[in-house]
Amino acid sequence: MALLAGLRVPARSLLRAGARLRDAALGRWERAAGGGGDGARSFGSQRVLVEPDAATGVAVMKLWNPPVNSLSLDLLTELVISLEKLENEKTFRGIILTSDLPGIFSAGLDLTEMCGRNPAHYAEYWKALQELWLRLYQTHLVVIAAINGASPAGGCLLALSCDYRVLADNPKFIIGLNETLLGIVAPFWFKDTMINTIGHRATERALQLGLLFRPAEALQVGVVDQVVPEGQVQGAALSAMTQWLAIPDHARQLTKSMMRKATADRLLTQREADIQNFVSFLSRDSIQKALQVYLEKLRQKKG
Ligand SMILES: CCC/C=C/C(=O)SCCNC(=O)CCNC(=O)[C@H](O)C(C)(C)COP(=O)([O-])OP(=O)([O-])OC[C@H]1O[C@@H](n2cnc3c(N)ncnc32)[C@H](O)[C@@H]1OP(=O)([O-])[O-]
Repeated sequence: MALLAGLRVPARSLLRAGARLRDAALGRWERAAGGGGDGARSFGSQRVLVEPDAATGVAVMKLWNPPVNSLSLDLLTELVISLEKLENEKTFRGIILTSDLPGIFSAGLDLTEMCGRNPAHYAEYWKALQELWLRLYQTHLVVIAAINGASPAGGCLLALSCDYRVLADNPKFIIGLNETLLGIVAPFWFKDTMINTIGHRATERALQLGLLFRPAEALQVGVVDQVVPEGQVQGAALSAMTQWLAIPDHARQLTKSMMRKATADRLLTQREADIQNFVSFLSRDSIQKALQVYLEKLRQKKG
């Protein structure tokens, strides 16, 4: 065990996180130095890098929250801000959502935001997650997920909230709503988002069993729309984007709204109750214990 800032951290974890951070940071800095496509300048925050291409009207949005792109409160907030900024720029019509961390799209909700905190923190955290989902799910922009890594639980929700999903073909890149495996329950709007993508029966099976699909199965069940070799994900997402952007914006946007509004409204009309539900659920001793055991297992996992 190594001692870091007063915390006991397994040396293996430090090495693994360090290597991933170094590789990711190198790639990030190299790309940032190159600037965005077509000479447009990259912008963004600490955890969200946006590479806009004014010529095509497409921006690539990259998540960077080492070690696993967990959806921390900060990442959620920065994602909403970046999304809002692109929505307000008339030049942009589409976003490719991807990860800047090798092998991980997003590990889902940040378990450290959900363990050992107080009810006010849980409420703030849940509100931020609702905010991101409401915005991403209903944005008038085309959003295509270029899923270049594992994408469990909240990571899967992010992808399902996009308009189209391309997944890299690697058996480690699992995707699904696996909440039941943690002893917790996917909220109704996670469930609705999945039903709207793969239908009721497939969702029921996936949710009850906490299924994490490998690429071929994810494609078969419809959780993703396309599986491509690793390294071709962003290119494939950009090709798909061409098809989506060929449709007149007003017609596509009204259609998107027609398909998604009822689902989003369901949360909007009971947002406060949903927050209270989450807070009281999370505050139970049994749930806190289950999450702590799960987090500890992740920390002890052999790399
Ligand atoms: C009602 C609520 C609904 C809930 C929805 C959710 O999304 S619930 C969320 C459901 N999400 C899941 O069930 C996914 C759980 N995660 C995984 O399955 C794997 O981490 C992986 C497949 C994403 C990456 O595998 P890999 O071998 O590349 O990486 P690794 O496993 O070695 O982890 C590296 C470090 O990251 C840490 N850490 C990991 N995840 C989280 C997290 N969510 N948060 C915080 N921390 C997390 C891990 O502890 C370790 O820390 P250490 O030891 O360095 O201090």
